Amino acid sequence: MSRPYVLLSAAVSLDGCLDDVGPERLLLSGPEDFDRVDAERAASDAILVGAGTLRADRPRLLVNSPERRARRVEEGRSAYPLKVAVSGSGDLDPADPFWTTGDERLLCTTDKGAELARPRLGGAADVVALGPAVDWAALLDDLGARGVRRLMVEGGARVHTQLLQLGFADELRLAVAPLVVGEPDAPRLFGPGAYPGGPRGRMRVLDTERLGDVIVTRYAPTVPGTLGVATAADRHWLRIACDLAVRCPPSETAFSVGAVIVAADGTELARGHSREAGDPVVHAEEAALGKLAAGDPRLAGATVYSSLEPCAHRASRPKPCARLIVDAGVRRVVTAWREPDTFVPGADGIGVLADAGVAVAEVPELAEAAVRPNRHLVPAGTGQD
Ligand SMILES: Nc1nc(O)c(N)c(N[C@@H]2O[C@H](COP(=O)(O)O)[C@@H](O)[C@H]2O)n1
Repeated sequence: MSRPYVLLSAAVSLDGCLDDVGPERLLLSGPEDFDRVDAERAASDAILVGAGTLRADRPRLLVNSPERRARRVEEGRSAYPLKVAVSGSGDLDPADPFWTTGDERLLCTTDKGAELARPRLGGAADVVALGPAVDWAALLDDLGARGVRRLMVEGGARVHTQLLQLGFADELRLAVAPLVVGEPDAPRLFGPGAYPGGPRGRMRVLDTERLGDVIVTRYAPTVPGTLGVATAADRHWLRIACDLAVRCPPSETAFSVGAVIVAADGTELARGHSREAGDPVVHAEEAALGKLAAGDPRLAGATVYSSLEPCAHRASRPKPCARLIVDAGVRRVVTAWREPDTFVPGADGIGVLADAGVAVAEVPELAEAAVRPNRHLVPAGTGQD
């Protein structure tokens, strides 16, 4: 079961404000950008909003275009995406239009919040109790289990801040309006705290477009996670490694593997794939590491992404990839697929890495992509849930 792709969507002023302090909501977008937001809602399986935004703005979070709704229905989906509210207290007004419009609604809250909200909301929403506090990992798992593949998050600041800080955001779509709010108490998009990579961690710009007088930019977080927990940025890099595996010259006697090495600030340092550049035995991780100078100081903070677990035993070279990684000073590896017994029974590259103190994060939801170029080498069904 995989978590949804998480898209944070927001509009801000030039000074990063989501609104001003006045009683009326400050309209930052123009008609073209509101239409883009409508299209993004229609393309999503669920739209999520925090309780603070529900109380302040009373949004309906609907797909406004009848054509887009009709298209969703033609595709076998509900006319409106699932609406998800997140609240710690469960203190919500059932008369808010959020609870009385659209198709299905869900409240994700704490155990205490659920006690309060269930009788209040009645049949207006399914209520999910996430424990003593709002546990975002559990929330995303729950949505994944409900079949939500694409989640659009429409605020507010607290929700955006938490999802970005925790490394759960796959993408940020930001509309910047040409105005300056200038009020010290106006709500800002991101609050203080620790973000992946700290102040020097840069995101990647995916694209940018002008809609009326608003500039919309799509960003992807690329700073690797930490320790053995995989973040959205980790999945981004691992997907690239899985795509690289498809480029390997085919083989009946070796796996096709892709690898990418990424520095702590999200900069790609090197990539490689099995049997690249005419070397019939080179491994993906070995090829990528070979492109960097031994002792490169960036390796100590880097993460190696490998579609297959780094090998633990080799016949073709003196050192297996797990050892090359340890010797290079790398402290973190992210991989999609544990090595099957095809060539080396019981190979345990993850164990070699762990014994050397290297943190390993596994992303089984990408195992199928890692297996794809190796289908002919493994039993049917390998890598499929
Ligand atoms: N991690 C990894 N990357 C590659 O590019 C690979 N081809 C493999 N294969 C595994 O490595 C071991 C044998 O290597 P040699 O054939 O001796 O080069 C064995 O465990 C293979 O499954 N692994």
